[in-house]
Amino acid sequence: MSETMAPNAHIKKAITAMKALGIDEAQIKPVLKNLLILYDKKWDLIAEDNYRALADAIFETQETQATEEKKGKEKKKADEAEGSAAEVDRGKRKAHESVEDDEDALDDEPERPLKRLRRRGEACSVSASNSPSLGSPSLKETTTYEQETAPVLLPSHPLTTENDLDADALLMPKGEPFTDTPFTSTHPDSLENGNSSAAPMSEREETNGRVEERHGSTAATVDGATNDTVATTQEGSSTLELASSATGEVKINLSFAGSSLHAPSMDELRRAMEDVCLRQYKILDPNFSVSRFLNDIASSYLELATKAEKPANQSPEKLSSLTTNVDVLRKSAAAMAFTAEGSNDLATKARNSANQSPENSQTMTVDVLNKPAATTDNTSTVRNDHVRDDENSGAGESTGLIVVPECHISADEFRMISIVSDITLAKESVEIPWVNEFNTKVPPPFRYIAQSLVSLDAEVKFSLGNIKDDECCSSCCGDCLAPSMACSCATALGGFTYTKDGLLQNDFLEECISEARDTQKQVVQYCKECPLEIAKNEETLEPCKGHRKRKVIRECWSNCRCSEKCGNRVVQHGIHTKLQVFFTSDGPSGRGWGLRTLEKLPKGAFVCELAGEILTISELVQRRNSEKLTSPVILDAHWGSEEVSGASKALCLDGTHYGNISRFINHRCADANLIEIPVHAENMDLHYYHLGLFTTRDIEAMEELTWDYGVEFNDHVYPTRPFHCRCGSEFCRNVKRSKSKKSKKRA
Ligand SMILES: C[S@@+](CC[C@H](N)C(=O)[O-])C[C@H]1O[C@@H](n2cnc3c(N)ncnc32)[C@H](O)[C@@H]1O
Repeated sequence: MSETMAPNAHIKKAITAMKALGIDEAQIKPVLKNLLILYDKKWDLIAEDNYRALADAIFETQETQATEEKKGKEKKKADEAEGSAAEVDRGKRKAHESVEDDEDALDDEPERPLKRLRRRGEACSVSASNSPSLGSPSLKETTTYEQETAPVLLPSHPLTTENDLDADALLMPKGEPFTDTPFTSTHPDSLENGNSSAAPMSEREETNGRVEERHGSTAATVDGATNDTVATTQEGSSTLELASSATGEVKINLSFAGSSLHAPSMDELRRAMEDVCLRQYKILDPNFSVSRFLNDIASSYLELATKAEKPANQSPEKLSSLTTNVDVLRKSAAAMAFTAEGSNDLATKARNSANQSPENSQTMTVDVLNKPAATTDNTSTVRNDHVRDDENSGAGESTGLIVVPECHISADEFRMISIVSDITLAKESVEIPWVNEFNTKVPPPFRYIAQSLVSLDAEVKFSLGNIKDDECCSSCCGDCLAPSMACSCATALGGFTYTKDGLLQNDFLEECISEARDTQKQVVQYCKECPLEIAKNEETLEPCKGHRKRKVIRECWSNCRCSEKCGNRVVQHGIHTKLQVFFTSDGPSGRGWGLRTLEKLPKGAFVCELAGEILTISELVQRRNSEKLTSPVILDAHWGSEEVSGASKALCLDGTHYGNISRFINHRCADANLIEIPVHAENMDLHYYHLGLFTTRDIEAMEELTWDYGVEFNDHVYPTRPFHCRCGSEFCRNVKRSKSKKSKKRA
């Protein structure tokens, strides 16, 4: 630094030119300094067009400063965050050395936002251009330098201001080639729709307060965010930066510093992500989407950052107990099975265990958890490797999506991680306790999953690229249940599907109930080659027995532009009811474990979805032949229709090894108090859908919840195994058939 060094002739000329435009010298110097770096000290380019590049950069900086001044508090925090980003700056310092002399001449200026932005990852409010060297200094027209830093726009967030975005525009490093298709400025739609072309900025701005992007900058907002932090990880010379601000913005910058950069299409990216999930995490959530994944990163970051303050309030006993539990989990493959969605769950579960006093605990006496039948030797190896990795990395490491480990767990270990107060092990947003008032039996061992998942071994392969543009209601925003906002998802059934209170519309529910109970009202579709019959693997292919065409709910989903609080999103928000798993009875009416509600429920209320492992029908049949399964659910609502065909894609849900709370719901013939309704949320592939369980009537607190599995007790409908029904309903199909058989015998 040399405060006394006289500005060189170039600088003098530039300052004179700017002063002629009425710009104050103090404003010129810091911007010029950055411009020198950007233009690699090429004064001829800077001087072009009477220093137009410099003038425009100064105007943009002024705008940025005005915004920053308004922000006051946020600005202070942003300065703190800068410290973390210094890491990034260091790697780039070398490139700046050649311009140091000129910079020195300008260094007597107080630090300006422009400089700060550069230090935060080469951000600069000056646009580069597309000349072979640095190009015409024509500003605001080009965004191609964005390839160095590939920001990703998280969907569904409020608008950030123009100035915010300009302030975060990113700078192409010297020597990096330009491409015509910048890998940047990713629109939520383009993420979902496989559209990778970066439209001109003017085309990509939205006016409904949802989406915005400019100059390669990306800003996304997560509600309730209160942190202002920058996290940086570096791999080689590339970096990943996460930052969030007091106003709730979360920014993710992916910087690439390799020698060449090929801009992949969103389809390529999606497929690559799918491969990573299958290879690394061994299982793929059919609802996986790249934008949601990025959103989750941001949310988790905020959540962890907020949680960081809590340990101080925790008692020492609880903390030591937590350590013990985490250690046990670390040693066991079960850690992965029971921490399905990653380390957050582990921590929560361990915390819950810690809070449970041993005296109050009922414990499970289970020696070994069965491994899924579909496991092969080959994949066991992969799994074991993965387990070892996880053990080495410690319980604090996120494992991402659920994995399917080969799981042997001792009774002691199981006792440590099983708790009476919450059988979901904190996988749901509500705790679901279990109780046995009759004997010492404990619930069966299974891995709790909040959402249906595909295991590594499953034949099921979801194409993440099957989301079609035209099936998203692009017009929706805010709350789609508002009459003026009614979107095509919310009104797919003619009227709204849900009421403002989140209940199913009565007319729709009544139609579903009467179709389910009255065969006369059912529309049956027949497959040309029925997957169930094919799965039997018999010499002659039997004709399809028919599948009930069902009414479906279409919820707004990740491609929709409405808010997360939109009233047309119910099933996707999960369980909110106070439930309890209970042992039904030791007597003749006993049906093992069941589920009941601890609170009064109105008619049409969503209780839970039927979640389990997603299998093809042939996999289900293989399992059925080798082990006893709980009642699987066949996803045949669209079978036989023109759009849906192909035995290999015929799917079902099996909750035997992996399931949610629905695996405890018992069957009741005809007049069950729950009904299952197909729900399309986030995926319009007709082979797969969610099954939401809704109340068919008002239900009193402590009533057992039941649904009609649809079993035909004397038909032995493939591939479910019948059981002797003890539902107690006057319409019991099992009882009637037994009676009629008896009367036939008597006759
Ligand atoms: C999805 S599980 C329900 C939970 C099960 N009761 C348990 O203890 O784990 C289905 C199994 O529960 C039993 N079950 C369900 N409903 C029944 C009923 N109405 N009568 C007799 N057994 C029933 C059958 O063994 C059936 O295969």
